[in-house]
Amino acid sequence: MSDYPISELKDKTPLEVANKPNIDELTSKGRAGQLNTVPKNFEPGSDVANMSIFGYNPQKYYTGRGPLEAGSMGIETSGEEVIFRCNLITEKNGKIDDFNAGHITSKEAAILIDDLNKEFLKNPVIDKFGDGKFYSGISYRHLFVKNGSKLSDLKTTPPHDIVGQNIDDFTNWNSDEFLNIKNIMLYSKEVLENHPINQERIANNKKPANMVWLWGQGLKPSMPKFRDIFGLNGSVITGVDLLKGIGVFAGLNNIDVPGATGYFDTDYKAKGRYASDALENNDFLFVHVEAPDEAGHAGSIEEKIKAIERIDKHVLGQIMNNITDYENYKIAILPDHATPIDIRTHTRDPVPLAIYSSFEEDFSDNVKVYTEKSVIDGSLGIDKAYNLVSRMII
Ligand SMILES: O=C(O)[C@@H](CO)OP(=O)(O)O
Repeated sequence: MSDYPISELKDKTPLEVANKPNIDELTSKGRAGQLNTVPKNFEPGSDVANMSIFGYNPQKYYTGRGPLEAGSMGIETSGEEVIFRCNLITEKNGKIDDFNAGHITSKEAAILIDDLNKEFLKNPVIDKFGDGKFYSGISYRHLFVKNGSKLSDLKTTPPHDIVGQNIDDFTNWNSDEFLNIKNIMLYSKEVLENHPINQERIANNKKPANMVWLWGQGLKPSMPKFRDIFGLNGSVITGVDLLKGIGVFAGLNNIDVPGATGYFDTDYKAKGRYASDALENNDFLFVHVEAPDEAGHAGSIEEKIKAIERIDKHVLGQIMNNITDYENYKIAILPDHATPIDIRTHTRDPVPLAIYSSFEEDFSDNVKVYTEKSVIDGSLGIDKAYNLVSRMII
């Protein structure tokens, strides 16, 4: 939800404009600061940033985004199999026109992914090494698994970073094994371009999912359990496989919330209700809402402000109403990374952080509202994001 000043908002950020009384109340009673969630040697992304926030040093445990999502989807892989994140994208004139194929539905996507597998089995020459397999996920987010640990070294690019740019510029690979990945991506276009699902989408003025884009690959990670590090049990509430996957590898429980979509239309009230209930039997709860990030990628000021206000009212508001029964608790509020409206992709800017503690006297500092600027004067000085959880449980 953090952003840069926007001219349409008279040089204010969405956080400065949104009505968010609950977030501001916790900030004013708590402490604030900035947090660097992405170490310098990593690209800014939700994978690395969230892993850090969960208390895991990405330098030690991060192997790629695909493997984390595979954890959520229950895909078992051997030590040699490389897991790619596979986007269904819209390709136009050799460029990425849309990184999410018009937010294609999971139902349509499942048919396309299934047909890709059938075509690949029929034509093993396409995958020169003959062992790749697609797995369908949610909306445009899917996976592709293939043997060959060297594939982890391939330099791939997140498609949301290169919308409008030439595909060839980002698939300029040299070895046979790497070029095979490019062939798979290009061949997917032949399978998908005239697919009935896409013909129907075009007829309904929707973007076709006419190609796959492979990125974020790596081998299955090995992570210690959250309970073994912090001595707490816990759960995760999220609409996206990436966060569920981190939960799986951390040995946390994933709570499925009906209506949680990972998009603007997510059921905020249901998330708030399930979160409040979950506090009864969890020491630790991680509640994630994807919508402000999606608003950033879509360049929508209105959706970002709406998402912040809905998180405040329906998620945090419900939690705050129901949490008063507990004697001791702490709440941290933060985005995993910024996705500024102007640039429509992630940045490595430090994110605003507020922590409220119900039981520490004189806990508050001088920060009264939660914005990118105001927290700079706060007293929290957490040097590494993976120390946030330990900071909260002391
Ligand atoms: O899943 C993804 O492809 C990206 C873009 O939507 O998600 P995030 O911005 O959370 O990294």
